[in-house]
Amino acid sequence: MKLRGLYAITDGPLLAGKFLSYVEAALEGGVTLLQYRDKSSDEARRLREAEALRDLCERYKSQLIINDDAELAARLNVGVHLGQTDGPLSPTRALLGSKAIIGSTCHAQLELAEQAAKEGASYVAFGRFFNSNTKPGAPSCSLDLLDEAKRTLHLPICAIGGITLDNAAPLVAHGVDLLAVVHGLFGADSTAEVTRRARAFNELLKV
Ligand SMILES: Cc1ncc(COP(=O)(O)OP(=O)(O)O)c(N)n1
Ligand SMILES: Cc1nc(C(=O)O)sc1CCOP(=O)(O)O
Ligand SMILES: [Mg+2]
Repeated sequence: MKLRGLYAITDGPLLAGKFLSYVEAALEGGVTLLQYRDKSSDEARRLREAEALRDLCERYKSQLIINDDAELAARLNVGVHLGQTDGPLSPTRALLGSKAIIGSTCHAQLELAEQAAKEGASYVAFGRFFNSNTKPGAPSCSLDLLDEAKRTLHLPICAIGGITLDNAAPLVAHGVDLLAVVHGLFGADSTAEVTRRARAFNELLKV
């Protein structure tokens, strides 16, 4: 399966009180990958929420990715996204199997992406491209890196960090396959607006 489209990422505080309704609104508009990103240590709630997301993703034919936590991903038989300090990729590939989607954070470094590709990543993520409400301290990345990544890598490329409908077009023009978005999608003030934004991101990507 070619990984291309909107990559919606959840955020606990932003979605407090409207978690499943906003996620379902995004799925309604079209989501290729949905990442469960929860930085809390409440294991029981994390399992409950991840299971609910897995069921929703099955209904909408989307793919669930768990941020950081390969054990939870293995338990639910879904994909995982690993940052540079979230554990090694090769053993995670062995744990989840050859078909699982595994993503890798590569910041603004092509060498990290080449290494991730060698170790079996399904996509590589570069960022942040713009100022991010969700993660203001993330290192920044330029559009030039995307051109080089397109030339040298043979994996889907994901962009992240401050992406909105107003600034995403140049990323697509520079070859990005997956637009990973938190605030620019879920920062909307109604479910209808979340669905509209999801559809509009997909139109930009022509999916
Ligand atoms: C699609 C995508 N890209 C990058 C990240 C960031 O991962 P990481 O560097 O591990 O930071 P945290 O998200 O864990 O704070 C991501 N989650 N998803
Ligand atoms: C989780 C995350 N990782 C980033 C990186 O650059 O690696 S930026 C980011 C936050 C993305 O949220 P928003 O769309 O609200 O900016
Ligand atoms: Mg991480």
